[in-house]
Amino acid sequence: MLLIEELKVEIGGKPILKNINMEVPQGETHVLFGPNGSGKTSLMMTLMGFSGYNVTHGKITFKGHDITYMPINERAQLGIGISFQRPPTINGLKTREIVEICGAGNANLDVEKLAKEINCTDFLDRDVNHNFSGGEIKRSELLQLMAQKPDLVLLDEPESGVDLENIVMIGDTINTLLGRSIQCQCPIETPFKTIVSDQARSALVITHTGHILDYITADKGRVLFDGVLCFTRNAREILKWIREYGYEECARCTI
Ligand SMILES: Nc1ncnc2c1ncn2[C@@H]1O[C@H](COP(=O)(O)OP(=O)(O)OP(=O)(O)O)[C@@H](O)[C@H]1O
Repeated sequence: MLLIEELKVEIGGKPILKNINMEVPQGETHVLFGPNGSGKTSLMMTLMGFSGYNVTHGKITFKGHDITYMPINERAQLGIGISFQRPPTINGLKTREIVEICGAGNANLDVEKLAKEINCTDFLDRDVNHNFSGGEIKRSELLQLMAQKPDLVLLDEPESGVDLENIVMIGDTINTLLGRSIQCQCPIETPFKTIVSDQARSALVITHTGHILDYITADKGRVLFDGVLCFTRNAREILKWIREYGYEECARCTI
């Protein structure tokens, strides 16, 4: 689905991503951990094709297409969607309108019905993100993705600014969007069983705190440290190590 090979990215001449290699297969959810400033958001912005993220080396392939230098709108049309950590306020554009734009290729789009499902009806007719609470911002982002139905979903810190009640809904919505259902089970060491549908979407999820992993499951976790991917393992195992030893020690130990 997504293949990144030897990717090097600079911002304003400063190297930010240093030789990234990774693959996200069809239907898998991968989590990206990393301390502040390690380059997680830059990787997502590069994958989506935002300007200012200059690819100086390497290749990004999505669904067999070389998208390394493809314009952002073509990447969206090809099936990549993104939820930002801090999306901008867009005055003069209603949330309903942006959802309709996101779902332009979706003939069966019913904005009201979708909004009801994730408790977004209250702000459909407000300007995008204008005075939205943290939880409303994240729900609005997910509503846009539900309308777009991308094959690859990029989620930048979906739990940031969200309270404990909203995070349950955010987790449920992400699972619905990705086509994964979660069953709780014992023992505590393996608390979740994941049922992945045939049409499951692929996802790359950035998390700084790891809280979202109490509500969604992942097939793989990776740690990005100072623009370098240090290691790849079970996401919950990585989280345990980070909590115990910290990022620096984890990176030092692996490198
Ligand atoms: N537009 C920009 N101009 C200059 N430097 C930038 C720009 N965007 C990002 N950077 C720098 O790139 C580095 C990586 O930033 P990035 O936001 O990708 O990190 P991050 O891992 O997502 O951090 P956080 O967890 O705090 O969100 C930082 O040093 C940051 O200051």
